[in-house]
Amino acid sequence: MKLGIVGLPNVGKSTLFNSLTKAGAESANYPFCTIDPNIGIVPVPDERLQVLGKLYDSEKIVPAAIEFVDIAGLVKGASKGEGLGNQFLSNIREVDAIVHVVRCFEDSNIIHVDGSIDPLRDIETINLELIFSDMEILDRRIGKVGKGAARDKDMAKEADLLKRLKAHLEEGKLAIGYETEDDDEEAILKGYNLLTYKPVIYAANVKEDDLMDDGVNNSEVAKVREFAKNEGSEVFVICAQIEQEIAELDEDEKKMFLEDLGLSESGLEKLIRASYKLLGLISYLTAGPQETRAWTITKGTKAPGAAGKIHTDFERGFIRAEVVNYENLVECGSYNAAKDKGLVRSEGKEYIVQDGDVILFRFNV
Ligand SMILES: Nc1ncnc2c1ncn2[C@@H]1O[C@H](COP(=O)(O)OP(=O)(O)OP(=O)(O)O)[C@@H](O)[C@H]1O
Ligand SMILES: [Mg+2]
Repeated sequence: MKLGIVGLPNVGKSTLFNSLTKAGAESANYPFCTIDPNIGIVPVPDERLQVLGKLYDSEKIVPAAIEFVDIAGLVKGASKGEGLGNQFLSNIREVDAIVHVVRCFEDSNIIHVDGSIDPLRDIETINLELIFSDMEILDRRIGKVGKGAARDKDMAKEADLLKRLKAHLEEGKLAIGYETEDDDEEAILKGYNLLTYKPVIYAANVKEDDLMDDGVNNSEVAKVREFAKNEGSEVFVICAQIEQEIAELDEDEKKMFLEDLGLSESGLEKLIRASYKLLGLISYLTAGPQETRAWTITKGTKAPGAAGKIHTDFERGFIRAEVVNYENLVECGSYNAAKDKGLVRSEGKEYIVQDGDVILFRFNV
């Protein structure tokens, strides 16, 4: 499961990526400095882990993690091979969701490929390239399915969907906003792996001054918020440059720095958590003297599947899961106290694991 950081050249993608991963990927003030996509593993901030770790006196705390990919800047005409065009588009095709960085900061020293600050124009430029690329896929499919449609009912059905979908994209709309008529159509649409079917978060990259009030006084940010609202996407205000500086600090320094800015947590942390959610991921927790750990599962995963994240034996020999909700456990102060109060449940194979479940698996191999 990974997210791609997408946007025009020189809008702050690598700076954001660096602060996410502290990987020190090259970031510099000239377009196209990122050529190979950089991949970074990023821990997901989760304050529950510290609390549980204390409760269990755990030696180690292991957070959940997601992958981010720093993708090179897209320009107008990318879908026709402009810039480093198609190569970048194929990098985007491999990710599960998109963080779309839009430049909302003025700085005459930092070149904007289109000459001025206009995030809505920039978003449209990127989205159109993604749409063009998707249309090529649809056209190819239309060619294939069209031939069989006269003989084959399924193909006829798909041809009909393709026609409607193409008209939707031609209006400049993203595939993710397309309302399919039934689950079959949804499944077919999913199978195309379209770029514009991937969920998106917008990261409005602002100057340091705009951080304190979350970009409220930045009119460009306001436009991005309005746009995203209509699209049903979320917006996070970040200052990539400051985030990169914060990422170099240790925990205490970081806290002080954020307090000075009047913030309780960095925009980056919010963005990471939202990205995790965007991928449809949740965490269940395990705790003990050795380690307290968050395990990543997709929403809707049943207990044996969740157990399999720890070890395949846990899944194969699954007997039951002893589950207590995180809040209940913390309120009671210990596992045994929670058990005495009847808050530890014994769940079977059909149990759908919830975010924040603290679990002990019983298995036999
Ligand atoms: N919020 C910000 N305020 C001021 N300067 C910024 C901000 N975010 C990024 N920058 C600066 O903008 C320049 C371009 O950043 P970066 O290299 O991250 O862009 P990019 O989107 O990765 O570009 P490319 O597509 O060429 O790889 C850098 O000099 C960076 O320091
Ligand atoms: Mg870059």
